[in-house]
Amino acid sequence: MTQLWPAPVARGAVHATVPVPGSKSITNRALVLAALADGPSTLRAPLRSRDTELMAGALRSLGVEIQDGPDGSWQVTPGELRGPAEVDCGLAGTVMRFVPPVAALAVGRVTFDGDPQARQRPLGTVLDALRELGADISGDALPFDVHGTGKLTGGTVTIDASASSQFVSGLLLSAPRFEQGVTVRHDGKPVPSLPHIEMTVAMLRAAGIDVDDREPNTWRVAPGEIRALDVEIEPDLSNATPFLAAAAVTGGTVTVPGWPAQTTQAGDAIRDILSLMGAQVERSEAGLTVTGPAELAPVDIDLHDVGELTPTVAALAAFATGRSRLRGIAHLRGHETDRLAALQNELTKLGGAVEQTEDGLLVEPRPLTGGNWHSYADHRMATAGAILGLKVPGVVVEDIATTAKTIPDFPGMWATMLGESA
Ligand SMILES: O=C(O)C1=C[C@@H](OP(=O)(O)O)[C@@H](O)[C@H](O)C1
Ligand SMILES: C=C(OP(=O)(O)O)C(=O)O
Repeated sequence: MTQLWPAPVARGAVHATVPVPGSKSITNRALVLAALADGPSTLRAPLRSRDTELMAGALRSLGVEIQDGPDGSWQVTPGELRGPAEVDCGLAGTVMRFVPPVAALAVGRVTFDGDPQARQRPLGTVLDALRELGADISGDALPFDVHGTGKLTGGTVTIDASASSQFVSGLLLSAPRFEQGVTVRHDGKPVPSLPHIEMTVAMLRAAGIDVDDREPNTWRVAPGEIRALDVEIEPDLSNATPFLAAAAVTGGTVTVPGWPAQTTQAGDAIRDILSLMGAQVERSEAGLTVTGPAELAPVDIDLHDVGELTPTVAALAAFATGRSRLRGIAHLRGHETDRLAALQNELTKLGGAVEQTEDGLLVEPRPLTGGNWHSYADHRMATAGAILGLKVPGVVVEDIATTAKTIPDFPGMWATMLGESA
């Protein structure tokens, strides 16, 4: 039975310090690079959640050793990549798009599948690109098989990455091990989530790989040895946003410790978004501190680069003093669920007025009432419901457990923030 979670109503302004677990995007990139590196790596403070455990499981099944260190770190020792293996992608975009290129470097058959909703997510572009680069793959979506020979020629490939930046990141991450490296060219509508590609490029360079990204929409990765990693994973800034939103909507103050001064995480954009909405936002040695305003200002904002923040921003917008416009996010229709439809449906059910545009949402604040908030197996839909429930009595989030995709104990963290027991 789906778990029903009555979202707690804030008893007043929320005041809390909320440590947030490691970044999903950095952890899963670090795991892939470590699996392909020239020696054993240490990943400190990695995210341990469904998406990263699935990534670790996928790499283990291909012959990589991943062990728990005494301090919660992951010790990754590369091995000879080989099938037969079965990879469960769950609903993780990073697993379904980053692991097939690794599997193409293995010897033997590797079968991929995932959750029912994962079968709907865009993927064919990555598989076609790998075929062009020399891989033997049967299928165009989950489930599919990669028949590896232990090596891949690589070379130049042109793809349309307008559905997901992960198509590019996946090809780049394994490319140092392709015989010719790779040159990926994008041809199509603008690539979303570009900061995530910048994160990929930065992590490859930090591992000693030569990456040329001077030309827009073209990335070239030279073949080379990936240096073993010893990295401390930053907190997940996108996962921090529901907690910061709690301060914003209740006029309270929330601090997230360890907010990096410089980062490639797209979630850092929440600082500007909350400032635009009238919150006070300050980064210091203590972390990032957000203090909510008396009233939230509406926004007209392009979220193309930071689409994963949309559910949080839509929840904030539902409490603003006027109509907000969220633009540049047509690609969210291919995320964990169709996030534009999901947000429209669920906010409308609570009495909100939300319209879908071709590339986004118009959110008109209305007095909201309680009701069931469906999560669509989407962790960020579930956390958006929690934000709304802070101010709207009677919001019941269905399947709160789906937050475990990227946050191991969201209900516990939320209760602690509110000074309650879970
Ligand atoms: O590479 C990554 O780690 C991610 C890239 C983005 O995907 P899209 O480009 O598909 O939006 C982002 O939304 C996702 O949460 C994580
Ligand atoms: C789009 C997201 O995830 P994924 O990595 O599965 O694409 C997300 O976390 O918002």
